[in-house]
Amino acid sequence: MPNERDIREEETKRLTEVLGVVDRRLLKELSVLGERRGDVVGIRQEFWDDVTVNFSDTTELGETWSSIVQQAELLAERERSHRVASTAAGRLALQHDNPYFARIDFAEEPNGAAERVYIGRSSLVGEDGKTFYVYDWRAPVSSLFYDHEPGPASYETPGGTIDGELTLKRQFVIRGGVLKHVFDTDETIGDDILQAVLSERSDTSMKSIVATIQKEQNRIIRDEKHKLLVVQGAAGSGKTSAALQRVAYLLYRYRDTLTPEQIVLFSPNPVFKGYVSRVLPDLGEANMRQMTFRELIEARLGRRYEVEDLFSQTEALAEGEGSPEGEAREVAARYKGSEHFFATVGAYLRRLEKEGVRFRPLRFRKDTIVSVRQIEERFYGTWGTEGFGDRLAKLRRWLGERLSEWVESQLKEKWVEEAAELADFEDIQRAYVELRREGGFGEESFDDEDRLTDRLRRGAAEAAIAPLRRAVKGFRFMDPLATYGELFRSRSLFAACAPDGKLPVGWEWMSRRAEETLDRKHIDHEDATPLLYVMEALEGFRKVEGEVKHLFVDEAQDYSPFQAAFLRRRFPRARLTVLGDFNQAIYAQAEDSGGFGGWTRLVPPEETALWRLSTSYRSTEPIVEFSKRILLPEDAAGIEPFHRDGELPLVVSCESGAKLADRIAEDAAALLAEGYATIGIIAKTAKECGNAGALLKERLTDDIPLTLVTGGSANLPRGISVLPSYLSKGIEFDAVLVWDASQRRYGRERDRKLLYTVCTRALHKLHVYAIGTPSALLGLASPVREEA
Ligand SMILES: Nc1ncnc2c1ncn2[C@@H]1O[C@H](COP(=O)(O)OP(=O)(O)OP(=O)(O)O)[C@@H](O)[C@H]1O
Repeated sequence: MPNERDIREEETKRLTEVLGVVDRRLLKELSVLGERRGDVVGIRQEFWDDVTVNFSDTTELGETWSSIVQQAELLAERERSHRVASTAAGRLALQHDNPYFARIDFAEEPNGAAERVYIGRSSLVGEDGKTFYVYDWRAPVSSLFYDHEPGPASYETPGGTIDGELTLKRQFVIRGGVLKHVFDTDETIGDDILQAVLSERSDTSMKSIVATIQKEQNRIIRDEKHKLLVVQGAAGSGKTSAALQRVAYLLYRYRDTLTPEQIVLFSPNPVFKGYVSRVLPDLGEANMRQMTFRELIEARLGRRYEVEDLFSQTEALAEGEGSPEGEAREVAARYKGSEHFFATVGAYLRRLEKEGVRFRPLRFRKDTIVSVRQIEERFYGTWGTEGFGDRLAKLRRWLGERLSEWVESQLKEKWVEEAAELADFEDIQRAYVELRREGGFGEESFDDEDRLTDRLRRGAAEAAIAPLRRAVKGFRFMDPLATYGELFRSRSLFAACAPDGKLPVGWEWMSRRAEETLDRKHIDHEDATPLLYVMEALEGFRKVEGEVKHLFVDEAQDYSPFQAAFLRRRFPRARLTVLGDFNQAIYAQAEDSGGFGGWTRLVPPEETALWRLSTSYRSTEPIVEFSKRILLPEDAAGIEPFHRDGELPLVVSCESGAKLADRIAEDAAALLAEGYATIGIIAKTAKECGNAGALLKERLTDDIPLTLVTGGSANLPRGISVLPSYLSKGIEFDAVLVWDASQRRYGRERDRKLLYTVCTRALHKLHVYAIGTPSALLGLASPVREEA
């Protein structure tokens, strides 16, 4: 057995050799980069010098055109190779800092020679194309490192399983090209190194976990068999981390056929989006597309309607609690997120093929150019048997023709005459040039003036109806909102569409509410997805979404079954990776989905994999134990802390709001001074945050960074952040201070999961403050240990 010194010596030598290779390569890439940059700048500067421009006749014009195209192609090619060289140089720079983090020795034959495999974020191959200095962590052989301890081991390759023996497993910590630690391990992934990684102070963005991926996470990252992957994982068990590593893995595995734009990650909120956006670039990959469900809604509905967001809905439901109106709204919100409602809307959409789309007339001032009756006669009468999409295309064309006819009919009208007289010089000049091109104003033409007038009038009439043309192009001759609202106007229609033929509980209230809201173009959050579904079905789902190959949904427990089914429809060809934690289901819309039912019913069971992650890595053991006790015992069972020591969470009862603010300000400042980089002060609602922020500002000195994080903020700053509970989803802080977890604020059963979510954001320290009596949900967890 070599001793520690020998190992260090051997590995230092090897590291020097590898860094030499990296440096030589880096130098080469940098010089290519310089050259390409020079080329690109040169071509851009001289673009027009090298193009022969001659517009005098058509042959010359053709030549001019092809010389421009040639120059542009040359520029594009150089820009492309500049990009390639720049990506390669970036990757090599990362490799120079930290070329690998592990080594395994693996013998395929019993007692045969073992091959040394060094594993890093990306591979490094010698000039000969055969010497593998470093294997990418995503290569099949690298799996051995994550899945096995020394002894008999095997790994999967596209060609089949390879068996053998793992004779050595070694881990390195290399920073700035210097070997800091090296040690051999006989565990799957040594607890020591994981301990060290987890004990580090957090940063404002998420880190890659590539060197310490756990076996059960590795399974999720590399799963290629299933169409749907559902991961139920405890808070802090690495769901998001595994998801991002999986994106990187897929980009590597399918590098010839999969691009980052074909992968979409649904994030819970903009803060989270910013928080995870560094992980892939740190791995040397381009980012996937990220969006929030809200953005999807806003993109289609936002311009036409005023749409309530999930957070406002959550606050409204919290405010309305206990009142009959509030309770009724809650029932409606849940129902409109259900599979029953999805099926009802689906049946309604099929019905719309035969009747019921609410059309809008084309009107100009007081004139009806095309009436609803005329549209209906065409759509459901003359073309009634054709496909919906074909009919729509026809209808669009037909409406365009009606507009043209109408323009024709108006040319002699007074208003057109007047409008034409107002034509400015440019309009007249344009009309004149057009006429000339058509042979007017020549020797043989005699009615030029009339034709010019005619053209100006036509121009004026067209300008007046331009909004109508745009409306036709944008399908605005249909009214999706009124079409959707019809479901709540007619009992018989609803019942006819419902899968069980019944009206849901609370339908009357929903009907009244629809009148109050939809008619004012105000869309409650619970109506937004159904309305979008109706709209997209009417206008056609966006084509590009069919090209998305992988859809990731994080915090999936917060999606209603309706939303899950809708996403499936919208991304029909995508494989799904769905990650969530039913213990953190904090929104009314999804409460009834009983875990992941909304998702698992989308794909046949044989194509679905359900994985569980039960070890919680984020928080210290005392914090995990404390948070677990907030949950009901049956929900807490199965959550395992990773053994990492820390202080017991603190529960502080304060006699007034002012005292609470005093105490939190004092503690937050002290924690900052101790070196905790990110401190989250989490209040229940945004309103409360505003108040908390103001109170804290008064109490903290100006040099202490304090940020109020709102729905729109995209970045999590260092220092102290004040944020509402629902925006803390998915992210973490070195220390979490819970703002007023009193019985008054978190007194109901349904606050349990919210409180759990908030407490599990803490990595190292957790303080819970309350004005008066702390929530009984906490009381279960711990008696009050301090008073202030
Ligand atoms: N294998 C690992 N190695 C190192 N750190 C890990 C590992 N797995 C998870 N972590 C760390 O644990 C923390 C929680 O991970 P992550 O945010 O991915 O969990 P999550 O399951 O998505 O949590 P939540 O549901 O609470 O949002 C992060 O700081 C992450 O870096």
